[in-house]
Amino acid sequence: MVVCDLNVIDLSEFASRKLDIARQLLNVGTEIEFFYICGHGIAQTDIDAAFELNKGLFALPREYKETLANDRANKGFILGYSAERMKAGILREGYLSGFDNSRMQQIWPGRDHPAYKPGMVQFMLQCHEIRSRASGQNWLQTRACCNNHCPAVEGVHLPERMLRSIAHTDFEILTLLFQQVGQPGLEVCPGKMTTRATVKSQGTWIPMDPKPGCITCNIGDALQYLSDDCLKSTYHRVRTPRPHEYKGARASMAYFANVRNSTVLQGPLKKYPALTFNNILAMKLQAPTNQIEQKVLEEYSPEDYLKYQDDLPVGPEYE
Ligand SMILES: O=C(O)CCC(=O)C(=O)O
Ligand SMILES: [Fe+2]
Repeated sequence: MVVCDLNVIDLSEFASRKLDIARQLLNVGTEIEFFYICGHGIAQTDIDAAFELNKGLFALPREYKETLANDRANKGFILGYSAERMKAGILREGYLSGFDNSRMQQIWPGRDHPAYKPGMVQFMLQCHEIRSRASGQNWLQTRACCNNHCPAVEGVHLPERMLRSIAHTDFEILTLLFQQVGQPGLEVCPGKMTTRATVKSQGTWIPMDPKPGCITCNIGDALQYLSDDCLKSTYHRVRTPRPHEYKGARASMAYFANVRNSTVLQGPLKKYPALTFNNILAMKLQAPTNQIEQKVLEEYSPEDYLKYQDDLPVGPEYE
């Protein structure tokens, strides 16, 4: 069951409440895994504006959006636009925006949506400001923001167990997930013993509906590694609406905070070897533990994928 408001952490008055907030974060991180933060300092009007920018982007013609894909043409895990998952029968299109670099410059929507680039960069900078508080770390880099759009399914026949987003864990340290009130669907499968096998056979899925004024947070694989499995990277998915539920479009923005690829990670208990994030990712991709990793492998060799990861633009250093 959803744990009422015990899993909402207030980040306000951060400087004077730092220890208290750290304790609460450790508690939710170890016990509940997915949680919400409020008092994060991003105005609702700014969040709404970022959602509006994405609404404008996804409303552009499909042929145009497909030109905003990176050079590996529309595969979905690297920067830019992807509807690949829609083609695969998964009802979602996305645009992965990063900070500016030569590759991003080729795939920002240009004169068809000139407000998009400055607006999204500004929004990511705002996320960048809060992510170090929520993670308790000040060495994280912004890597990317995955802007998701699930079209309306009114009148669409949905086969049973169809998903808008397949079950997966996130690769990075921490995800700040912006959802919109009135657009449910996100579910998590917590539990320290949850694995790719158990998530399929006996996983209990718990709704993580949007909460007004809150950002949904989840721990990524890299933080699980760094915490010797004390903090769990939780499986999550987005389900399609049930017969009597809202069937309109659903939007979300997942802002990923991560370390540099060359940063060496090892937990205090040294349960795992000291490895760079890149090496950890390579290992995971060689022995995929979830469906997204599996899909990466269907389209890239691990070396290929990591080469592109290396080229992801990083945000400003946070002092
Ligand atoms: O759309 C959602 O609520 C979840 C998105 C997500 O899990 C992701 O982009 O990694
Ligand atoms: Fe995710």
